[in-house]
Amino acid sequence: LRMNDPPVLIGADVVKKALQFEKLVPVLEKALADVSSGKEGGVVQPLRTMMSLEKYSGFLGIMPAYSSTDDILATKLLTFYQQKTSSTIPSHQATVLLFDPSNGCLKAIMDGKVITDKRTAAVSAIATKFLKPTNLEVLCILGSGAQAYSHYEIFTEMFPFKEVRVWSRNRKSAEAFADSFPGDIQVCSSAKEAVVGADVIVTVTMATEPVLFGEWVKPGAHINGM
Ligand SMILES: NC(=O)C1=CN([C@@H]2O[C@H](COP(=O)(O)OP(=O)(O)OC[C@H]3O[C@@H](n4cnc5c(N)ncnc54)[C@H](O)[C@@H]3O)[C@@H](O)[C@H]2O)C=CC1
Ligand SMILES: O=C([O-])C1=[NH+]CCC1
Repeated sequence: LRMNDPPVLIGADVVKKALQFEKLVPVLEKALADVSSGKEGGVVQPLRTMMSLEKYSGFLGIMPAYSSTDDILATKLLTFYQQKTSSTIPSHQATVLLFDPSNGCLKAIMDGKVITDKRTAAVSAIATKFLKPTNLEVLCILGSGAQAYSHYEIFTEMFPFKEVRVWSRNRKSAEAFADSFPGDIQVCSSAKEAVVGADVIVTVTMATEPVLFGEWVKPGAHINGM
């Protein structure tokens, strides 16, 4: 791209093809290590701004970051709504803007929904890998929305679970989730039934009240709380 070229638009299908988990995990591991290494890691990432749209129970999030080692300047813009606004519009939508850090020119406008789904799940999987739960036999997913799908995909790709359980407040949605994958997924009637005995628990709901209680959790289990 030349300096004055308009930014390229990169849609969800292209992002999806580029973001295979086996490529994403090592890149994210490095990015997380860079963030954690302070000045040496070369990452500038101010706390995200989360703006509330009270009238609609919605939020606009602005998440800028710069990596001097990768020389990448970008920001994610995210909107999400507590109540789903329609059956076809996802509760969370996002766009990533990529800039030329040397002159501020906007280079690309990318779909950020796929990035959000895959990045979030990949970070949970990386945390699980490094925090080493005692066992990795039973995976429990609470919720059956977008993050449930991406977490299932990467967790079953990276770890040798023998059993996967899902619970959702909407049973039909949990059943549709279970039916959408070739592997066996047990649809549970309560969160407790899904959690008791699980080695890895993933909470991916929009609940504002607790859905997971400590007394259900097996000692040594690992919880990824979204
Ligand atoms: N920390 C991070 O970087 C990210 C966090 N998230 C969070 O992960 C969670 C899941 O996100 P998505 O799967 O994209 O949302 P989604 O809208 O696709 O799915 C939400 C799920 O939560 C369930 N749910 C909604 N209200 C509930 C309630 N009151 N009690 C129990 N279940 C309820 C729905 O039935 C559905 O299964 C959200 O809280 C979201 O904000 C999402 C993306 C990134
Ligand atoms: O970082 C993110 O994408 C989100 N944080 C809260 C909701 C989505």
